[in-house]
Amino acid sequence: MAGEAPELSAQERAGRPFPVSWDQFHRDCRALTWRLNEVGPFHAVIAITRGGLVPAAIVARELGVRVIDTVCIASYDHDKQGELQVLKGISEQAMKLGGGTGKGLLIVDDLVDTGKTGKLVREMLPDAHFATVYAKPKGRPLVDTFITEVSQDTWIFFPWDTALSYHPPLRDGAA
Ligand SMILES: O=P(O)(O)OC[C@H]1O[C@H](OP(=O)(O)OP(=O)(O)O)[C@H](O)[C@@H]1O
Ligand SMILES: O=c1[nH]c(=O)c2nc[nH]c2[nH]1
Ligand SMILES: [Mg+2]
Repeated sequence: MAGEAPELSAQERAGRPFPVSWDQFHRDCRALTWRLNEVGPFHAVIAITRGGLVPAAIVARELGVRVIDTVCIASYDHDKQGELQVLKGISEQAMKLGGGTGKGLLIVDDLVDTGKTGKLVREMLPDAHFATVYAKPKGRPLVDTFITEVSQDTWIFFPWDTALSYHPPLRDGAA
């Protein structure tokens, strides 16, 4: 409608870009594992796909956990959050390992933002331990262990979503 402000995407609302390299991400995952090592042992890792697959692989490798399951949830179409869709639930086998409530299971995701995704998975596994690499303030209360907090108006750019490209010099107006 005329005069109405266009709807802003989450990324547009989040003014600050926070680009993360593969190196940095690997280091942050290792730091996360140091903390999780004090909390475990865990029977299995549950990765929230797709973003949780990368930290889950690194964390499981460091903790020596070989049982990895997925819960497949889609909510963001690039940077616009829509309805949460559970595309695949937690397997019966992983549920059994967690005694039906998630005890001794480790849920891993790349980040919590609004916390909607994390809340849904916590409801499936109320006794599991929930770990993310990054956390924004709204989602932070849902997470048991994380490494770096960024402000709510930050957009994290993960290495699997980005590519190296030309950046203009500062004197030409680059931020
Ligand atoms: O705390 P929230 O506001 O719910 O946002 C966090 C979720 O959003 C991203 O997933 P996304 O839905 O983009 O799917 P993807 O992991 O497949 O990229 C991210 O990987 C988290 O799972
Ligand atoms: O790549 C991403 N960066 C973010 O900051 C974010 N928040 C929700 N979903 C996200 N995806
Ligand atoms: Mg995700």
